[in-house]
Amino acid sequence: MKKTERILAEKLLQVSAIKLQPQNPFVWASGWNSPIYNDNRRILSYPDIRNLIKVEFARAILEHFPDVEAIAGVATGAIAIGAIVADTLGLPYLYVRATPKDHGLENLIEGNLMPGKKIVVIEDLVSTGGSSLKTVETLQTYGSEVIGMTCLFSYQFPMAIKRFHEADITLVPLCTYSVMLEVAEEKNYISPAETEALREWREDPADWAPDFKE
Ligand SMILES: O=P(O)(O)OC[C@H]1O[C@H](OP(=O)(O)OP(=O)(O)O)[C@H](O)[C@@H]1O
Ligand SMILES: O=C(O)c1cc(=O)[nH]c(=O)[nH]1
Repeated sequence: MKKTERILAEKLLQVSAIKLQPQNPFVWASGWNSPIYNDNRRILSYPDIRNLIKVEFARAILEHFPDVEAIAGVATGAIAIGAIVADTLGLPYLYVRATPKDHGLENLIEGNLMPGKKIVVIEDLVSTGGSSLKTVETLQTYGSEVIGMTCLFSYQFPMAIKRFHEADITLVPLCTYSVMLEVAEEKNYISPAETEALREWREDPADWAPDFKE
C-alpha cells in the first residue's frame, strides 16, 4: 500500500501539482494562509496518471466500502475524477455543489439522488475537512446513506481527523502529506531546508505566517 502511495506521490510531483510559495502564501478554502498548494486537478490532463488514479480509487472503494451503490463527487475539484471512477465501477454518479446554483433549477445536488442509496463520496483533497463534511451533511439531509469517503490527497491534520471521527465517516486517502514530503525530498523536488520548513508548518498550520526576516 505504501508502495502505491509513494508512486501516486511521485506522479503528483511529476505533474507539478505541488506548489511551494513560502514568501507569497496561498489562501486556502478554509481561509488559512499556506506556503504549499496541491493543485492535483492537474492529473486530469495526463491520461496515464489519470487512469492510474481512477483505478486506485476504484480499488480502494471496493476494498473499504464493498456495499457501495452510488458515487458522489465534491464540486468542483472532484467532479471529473468522481465521474470517471463511477464509470469504472458502473455505478450511478452525482455531484454536490458548495452552494445552490443561483439560477435555473437552483440545484445543490446535480444528478439523480436516489434516497436510501449507499453513497461513497470522492474528494480530490482534504485539508480542514470542511468541504467534505459539508457534502456528507447535504447528502444525509436529502436522505442518502453516506458509507464512506475517499480522497486523492490528505494533509491529515489532527483537527480534520477528529472532525471525520465525530461525523462517524471513514476517510480513505490514496496519498498523504507525510509520504508526499518523504518522496519529494528523496527525489530532490524540494531541498532539505524546504522539507524541514514544511514539517514545521504542518505542526501548526492555522497560525502559520510567512517569515519575512530572511
Ligand atoms: O478540507 P477543506 O479545508 O474544505 O479544503 C479542501 C477543499 O478545497 C479545495 O476546493 P476549493 O474550495 O478550493 O474549490 P474547488 O473544489 O472548486 O477547486 C479542494 O478541492 C477541497 O474541496
Ligand atoms: O485547502 C485548500 O483550499 C486547498 C489546499 C491545497 O493544497 N490544494 C487545494 O486545491 N485546496
